[in-house]
Amino acid sequence: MLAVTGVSRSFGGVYAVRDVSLDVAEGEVCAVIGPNGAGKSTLFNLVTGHLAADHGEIAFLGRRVERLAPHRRARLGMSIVFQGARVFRGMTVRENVMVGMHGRTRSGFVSAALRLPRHRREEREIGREADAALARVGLTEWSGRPADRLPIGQQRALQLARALCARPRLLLLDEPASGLRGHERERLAALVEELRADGLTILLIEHDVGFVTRLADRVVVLDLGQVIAEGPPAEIREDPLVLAAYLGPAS
Ligand SMILES: Nc1ncnc2c1ncn2[C@@H]1O[C@H](COP(=O)(O)OP(=O)(O)OP(=O)(O)O)[C@@H](O)[C@H]1O
Repeated sequence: MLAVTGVSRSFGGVYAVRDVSLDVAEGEVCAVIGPNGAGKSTLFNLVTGHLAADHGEIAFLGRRVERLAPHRRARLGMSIVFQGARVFRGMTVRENVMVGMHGRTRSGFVSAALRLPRHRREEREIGREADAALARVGLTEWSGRPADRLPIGQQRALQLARALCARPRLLLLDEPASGLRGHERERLAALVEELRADGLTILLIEHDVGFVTRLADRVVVLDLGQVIAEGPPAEIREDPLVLAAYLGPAS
C-alpha cells in the first residue's frame, strides 16, 4: 500500500533521514521507533507531504506521491493524527468531529446559508457518520460535552474519530501515546488493536517501545536517520543494535 524507497532529507547539510526504505502492506500495523532525534518525525512528515524529500520515491496505492501536497495525499486516502493536536474549544465532542467533515460536502455556501434541503440532508448524514466514528472510539457518552474538558486520553480518541471520518486507506499516527498516563495508554492501545482487527492499515511512529510491541505486526527501527533493524516486535526487542541505540554505547 505504501512504499518508501531510498528517501533522504537533510537540514543544513546534516541528514535527518538517510536512504530509508519502508513498505506497509494492506491490513498491516507498521511501527517506526527510534530514540530521540532518530528521524521519526522527519520520516513521518515526508510520508504525509509536510516535508519534501531531497531524494527518493514514495508510492501510495501504486501512485507516486512524493511531489504531491499534503491535502492531495489526504484525498488519496492518507489520514493523519498529529501529536498533540488540539481540539476546537467551545464546541462539543460531536461538533469537533463534524467540523472535520464539512470539507467533503457537496452543497456549497449558498445552500448552507439558505438551509436548503440538500444542505440539511448532508448535515444529517454528517451527524450520522460522526456518531458512528464516536461509537467506534468509545466516545458516544461524551458526545455532547465540551471537547476541551475531555481528559487527554479521550481527546486523543476524539482525534482518531476525526481521522476515521475521512475513511482512510492508511491511518498515520504520530506518537499517539505521548503524554498519556498508564491507564490512558492502555485504553488507546486497546483502541488501536480494535482498528487493526477491523482491517485498517496503520503506520505509527512512537518513541515508546513497549507501546508498539503489543500493537505492531512489524517494527522498523531508526537511529541517526537510518534503518538499523526491521522485523516482528519480539525479534526487535532482542536485537543488540536496537538495545545499543536505546541504551547508548556500552562503557
Ligand atoms: N526543521 C528542522 N530543521 C533543522 N533540523 C531538523 C529539523 N527537523 C529535524 N531536524 C533534525 O533532524 C534530526 C531528526 O529529527 P526528528 O525530529 O525527525 O527525530 P525524532 O526521531 O522524531 O526525534 P524525537 O523522538 O525527539 O521527536 C535531529 O537531529 C533534528 O535536530
